[in-house]
This record gives sequence, structure tokens and C-alpha cells, in this order.
Amino acid sequence: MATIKDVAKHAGVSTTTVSHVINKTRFVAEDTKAAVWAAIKELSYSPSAVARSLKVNNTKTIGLLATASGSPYFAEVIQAVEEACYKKGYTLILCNTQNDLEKQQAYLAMLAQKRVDGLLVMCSEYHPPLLSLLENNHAIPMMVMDWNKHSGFTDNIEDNGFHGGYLAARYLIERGHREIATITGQQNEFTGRERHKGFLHALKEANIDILPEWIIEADFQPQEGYDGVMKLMKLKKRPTALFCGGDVIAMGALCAAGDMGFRVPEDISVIGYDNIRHTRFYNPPLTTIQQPKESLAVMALDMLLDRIINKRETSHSIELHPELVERKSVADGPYLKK
Ligand SMILES: Nc1nc2[nH]cnc2c(=O)[nH]1
Repeated sequence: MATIKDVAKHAGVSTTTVSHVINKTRFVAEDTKAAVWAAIKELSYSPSAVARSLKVNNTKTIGLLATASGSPYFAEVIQAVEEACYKKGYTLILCNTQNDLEKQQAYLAMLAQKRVDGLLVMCSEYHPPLLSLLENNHAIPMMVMDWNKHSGFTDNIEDNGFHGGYLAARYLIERGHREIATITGQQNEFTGRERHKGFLHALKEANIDILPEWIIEADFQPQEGYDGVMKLMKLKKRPTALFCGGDVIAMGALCAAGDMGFRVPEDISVIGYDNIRHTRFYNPPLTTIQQPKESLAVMALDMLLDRIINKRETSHSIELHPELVERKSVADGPYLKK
């Protein structure tokens, strides 16, 4: 592979001139520039990012310690992170860890060895061993994207999942429902837990009791939504509305309702959470709560770059604001005041 020295020799100039031509850091005469670019082309020279990194002490790379890019929600956030990195001239290194501590350890070590400039963390579950692991690597500028606790050494985002869950329940209540069930995301995940708490709070505030069998603690999988609706719709007392803690759960829920011969929203109303791209094409199009995934990605990266570039050491927290997206999966319930 050609080096900068080869290019300089080929073009009959110094390596410094080659560097100035490539980086546009100084005036260089047009014919010299042309000779350098011709040599670069002829030798298929590509500037070494490694050599550059050694010189400037940064790598223009960001690590993302993620959960699983196969889930539609994470896929959309990761795509937005990648796009934001690209726009700022950074390369993203994606590490899917599937909540496996060994993988988290191994990837963190690799990212540290690769000298990433900063780390985005979206691991879903923040148990003590993971937190110690992150703290042990606090020398790397860090932003946690799905946890609202102030850790002191990282920045973080408050996604207001509690408010989002509250909005979902309020909407169902305002549409005249009181028999409301829920199939939650996993309760050891911050997003799953906060959304569920907000949902319960709205019911309590409206003096609505929820039957214990109407609360199905699940995880963010369509199968869980499917199985959940199968159980709910076989109960003697069926709910008229259902809040699913994630759109992928709602996908399974709609499928089960159809398989059992129930119509959505006529027989049961369904509301989801996340507003993943495909929900517009669900049958019926899903009413859901918008998790601002692009803002999450852009804000997380901006804050991380602020830590990296401005050497900020104090922790900052930023907020996202969920919003209702009305489509066609919720009908008026029996208690609607006209
Ligand atoms: N694991 C997981 N966590 C989430 N948090 C918000 N949405 C999701 C999802 O679809 N899966």
C-alpha cells in the first residue's frame, strides 16, 4: 500500500506539501496540486487514519454499546445515530451486547483499545455489574441513552416514558374506556418500567381499578403480545382497551385478536408505544406514542461531542417529550361522555 512518502516522491514534492494539498491547510500552486492529485490517483493512495490519529490524538470514531439491532425500535435509533455520526464526520462502531455482561466487557475493552473518542450506551438494563464496568471506563466520554439516573460520570437522556405511559392511558380514558388492560415491556428495563408506571398512574388518578389478570408483564416481543391477547380475550371479563408497552408487542396483539375473530378497534382498542416506522401499515394503522428516536440520536451525539470537544466533565441530562400519534386502532369506549 502506497505511503505519503511514495506520493511525494512520485509528484516530486515534499511530504508536507502532499499533506497540505490533501488537508487544504495552505496555499499550494495549481500545477503542484495537480501533480500531487495525479500521484495520489496513480498510486491509489489513501491517507492513513491511524497515522492521523497518532498525530492528533483522536480517532473520529464513536462506539455504540447497544442491546440488539434486530429489534425495530433499536434499529431505528441506531440508524439515526449512524446518520448523525456520518454528518459530523465520525465513524460509528456498533456493538450489540444482548444484555450479556461478558459481551459488554469484551466490547468495552475493544472500544477502549481502538481509542474511540466517545461512547454511546443503550444497554436497556443497568444492573450493578454493568454500572461498575461503565464506571471503570469513565475515562472515555460517555452518554447513556436509555437511563434517566445521574451517574456523575456520564451524560444521560430523560425520555419521559412515565409521561408517555400516562398519555396512552389518558387517551383511552378520554375515549370512554375504563376496562383497560396492559401488556408491558420488561420491567427490569427502564423504558418498560417507566411507561408502565405512568400508565398505572393515569388509571389511579381517574379512580379506575385494573384487574390483576389484565396486567401482563411481558417483554418487547410480538410473541408476548400475541400470547397476552390470547389470554386476555379468553377471560370471563374482557377489557375493552389495551395498552402495549411497545409497538412490537402491539403487532403480536393485533395478530392474535384477528386470529381469534375479534375486530380492532370495534371489539378491543389497542394503543402502542414507540411509533416505529411500520406501525402506519399495521392492520389497522396503530395509534401509538411517539418516542422521538431521531431527536434521541441527534441529541445524544451532540451532547457526547460537547463532552469530547469541549472537554466538559460535569454531567448533563437532556429531555425527550413523547407525543400521541392518533391512527385507527382505538374506538370510542362504552363510557364516552357525549
Ligand atoms: N428491548 C426493547 N426495549 C425497548 N424500549 C423501547 N422500545 C423497546 C423495544 O422494542 N425493545
